[in-house]
Amino acid sequence: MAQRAAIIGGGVIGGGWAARFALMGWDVALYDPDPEAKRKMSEIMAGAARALPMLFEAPMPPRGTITHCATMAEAVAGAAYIQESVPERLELKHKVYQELQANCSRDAVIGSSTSGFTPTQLQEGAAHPEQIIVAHPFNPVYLLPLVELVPSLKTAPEVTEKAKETLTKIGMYPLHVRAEIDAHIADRLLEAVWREALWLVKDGIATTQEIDDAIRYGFGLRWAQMGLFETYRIAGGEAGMRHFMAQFGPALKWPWTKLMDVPEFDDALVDLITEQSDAQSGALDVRALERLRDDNLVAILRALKGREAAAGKLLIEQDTRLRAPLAGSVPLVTVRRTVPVDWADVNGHMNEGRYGQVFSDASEEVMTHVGADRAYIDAGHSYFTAETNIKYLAETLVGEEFIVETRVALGQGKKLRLLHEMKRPSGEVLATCDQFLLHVSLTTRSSCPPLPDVLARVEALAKAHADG
Ligand SMILES: NC(=O)C1=CN([C@@H]2O[C@H](COP(=O)(O)OP(=O)(O)OC[C@H]3O[C@@H](n4cnc5c(N)ncnc54)[C@H](O)[C@@H]3O)[C@@H](O)[C@H]2O)C=CC1
Ligand SMILES: C[N+](C)(C)CC(=O)CC(=O)[O-]
Repeated sequence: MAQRAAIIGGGVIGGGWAARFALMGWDVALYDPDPEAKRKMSEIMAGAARALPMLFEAPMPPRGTITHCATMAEAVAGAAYIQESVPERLELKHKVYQELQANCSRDAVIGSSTSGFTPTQLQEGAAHPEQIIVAHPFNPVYLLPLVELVPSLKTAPEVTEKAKETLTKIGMYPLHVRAEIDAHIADRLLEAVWREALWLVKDGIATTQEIDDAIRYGFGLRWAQMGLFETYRIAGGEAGMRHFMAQFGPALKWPWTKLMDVPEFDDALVDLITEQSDAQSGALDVRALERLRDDNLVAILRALKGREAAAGKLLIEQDTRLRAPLAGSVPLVTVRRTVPVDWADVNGHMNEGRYGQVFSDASEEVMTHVGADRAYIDAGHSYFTAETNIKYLAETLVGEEFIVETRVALGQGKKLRLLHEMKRPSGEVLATCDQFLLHVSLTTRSSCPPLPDVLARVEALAKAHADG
């Protein structure tokens, strides 16, 4: 049975949490008194359901349900994990904890999305402070893995551990913030940049567009893969970090930044920024901007995944968690996944080269299934593809789910012939592949019969598939 999460507050952030939990197989109970909450949630879910599965090579778990509850008590009943995402007002958050702690299980974790309050502030007046922990996510919650996990001295250690475990299982990167401070780690950094950006606009130095360009054409790209300190270490050249600090340390004392001064948020500044932002991005509505952002994030994260770097490494770990051994069905279902955005070509559909990837993945699953797995390959044996014949029967679009069904048409000595059918969930065939493989010795790089166990399984499959 699916585990149950309760989401209190279903706006930008609560909606993102609900989508991530449900897409990772949890049943979600959501409470938000906003009469528009259902519509907003379904729009967030549509975006998330398109984007999140694109990150993975492995099949997603069966999707959990999202139930809109009429009361907070109904939402938290039976929930193992509760995430509060109501507006950033301390007295409101206190009120919410009072009500939900009167109704939730004592074993449930209560995470707060707060951007800036400390866990000690959140726990003030709570009946059970030990259940409460800051779990600060980043927008969009369904794609960005970071969640700052900040316990206080009153938070029970097992709550921190349970939170880490749950958040890791749903594909997030819980960063344990060891000391509680206002705005945790990341928002403290973001606030500094935000403050400087506001001054640059107010002083007429740069427009919102120019500031965004300065970030996305330059240091924004660096930060996604190495962060700040590793980047600056490299900037110190052969002499490294010490040299970097000797060169640029003194600059911190020069008037390069406005430091802690905050510009007055008067009407003039708000109007100036809103006008510039409208000129920059007003042609697209928020859903179109979200889709653009999500597609770019998916492409960046997948590029990092290919390099096993930074957040990409986490996706590989999640793929491992999601991947289940092949069931022995006839035919075998060897691939179950979604077409990611980076597989599209100029025609706006999955590029022909990617079909080769899909069928290659399918044959690797068959190899693993018959025992020609990583250990077998490391011991010097494998299969090489000698021939493929792919037929493209229908267009496959970005964001589409598909499966590959595979039959072993021949399994005789060193010869292996696989017939793959790539299908929509409706059963419509998108492409077929007739693939001929030869068993090889990786020492001689020449063909040879498989080891007896593998051969026996290949022969058994060929027989079952001929009969089935
Ligand atoms: N928007 C952002 O970029 C980020 C926000 N956060 C934090 O997440 C929390 C929520 O922020 P957003 O989602 O941006 O705000 P939001 O305004 O989009 O959503 C808040 C939701 O809470 C609902 N709500 C109000 N009172 C409620 C109550 N008593 N019970 C249940 N629901 C109630 C509202 O109807 C609304 O739908 C805040 O603590 C914020 O600091 C964290 C990370 C990023
Ligand atoms: C602006 N903000 C403080 C609400 C930002 C965050 O809390 C995190 C984010 O997603 O940038």
